Amino acid sequence: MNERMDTIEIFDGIRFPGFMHTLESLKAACAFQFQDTDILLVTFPKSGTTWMQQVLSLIFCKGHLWPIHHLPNWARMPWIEQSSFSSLLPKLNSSWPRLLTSHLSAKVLAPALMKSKAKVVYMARNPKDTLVSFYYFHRIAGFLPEPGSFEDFVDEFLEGTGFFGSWFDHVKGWLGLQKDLNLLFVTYEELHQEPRRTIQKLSEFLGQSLGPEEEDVILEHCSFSFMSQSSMVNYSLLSKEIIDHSQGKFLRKGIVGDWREHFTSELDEKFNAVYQSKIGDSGLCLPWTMD
Ligand SMILES: Nc1ncnc2c1ncn2[C@@H]1O[C@H](COP(=O)(O)OS(=O)(=O)O)[C@@H](OP(=O)(O)O)[C@H]1O
Repeated sequence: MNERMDTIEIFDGIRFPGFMHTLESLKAACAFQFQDTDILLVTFPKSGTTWMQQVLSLIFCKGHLWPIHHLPNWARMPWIEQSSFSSLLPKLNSSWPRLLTSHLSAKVLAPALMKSKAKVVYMARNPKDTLVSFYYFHRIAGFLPEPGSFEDFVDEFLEGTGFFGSWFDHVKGWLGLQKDLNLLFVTYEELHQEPRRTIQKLSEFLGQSLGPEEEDVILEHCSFSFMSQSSMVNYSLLSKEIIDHSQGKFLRKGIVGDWREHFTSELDEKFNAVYQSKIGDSGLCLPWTMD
């Protein structure tokens, strides 16, 4: 077992797994000096981060794999809050803008971000599917303490007491800054349902023009089936080795609506009541139907 596997860092009242974060790395992220040319992908965990990391890096490669095929997603677009960040930052491709990733909340990251004109891609996913994906991830990542029942996990998610804090606060915080930041909001569902249109929207936001053939190659190289076979999309947090995706662990199902296989009607009602109380009156227009 990694010696930090059972440690937890608490930062701004939020729990972070200690094997990837230290208090120093979390504080350093909040003081990070963004450049105007930086591109920051922000997500709540399990919202399609790895998928979007693949799409964004492919846009800059015009769909080609050779500039990135040797680099796992975490080295191509490192998480600014992780302890490995300071060693990865100098290795980023110097002919591109810096492509960065974060799971941090708007509250802690926005002050640093607002000092620059960096572009932010904020990706979110139906919270019920996010929750289900997160539940399984807790098992493969070896987060400790191990999650109890699925019902307990739902309670923790609704209370926002789990790792990375509250999904509701995360989405509300970042989308509340749409006017203050150069931010594009993208959902997992739209990338799933209209991948070409979503890639066009992203490339336009990033100022990268793509031809139809380049779009075709990007579509192929970011598909679930392609990424499932790629050893460079992620690596095991436990063993620090490249994950064998053919075993279907990290890229688990990659579908919209898997929550229906997991939520009882009672759990669903409980979830919808909290969703309504936290999001319903927020004025945010989110694209999911909760039933
Ligand atoms: N290409 C592609 N197409 C569709 N879905 C995809 C793709 N790549 C990753 N995924 C799914 O995204 C889920 C993992 O989310 P994250 O990458 O955000 O996880 S993490 O926060 O970086 O740990 C996880 O969702 P679930 O399958 O529902 O668990 C992955 O399967």
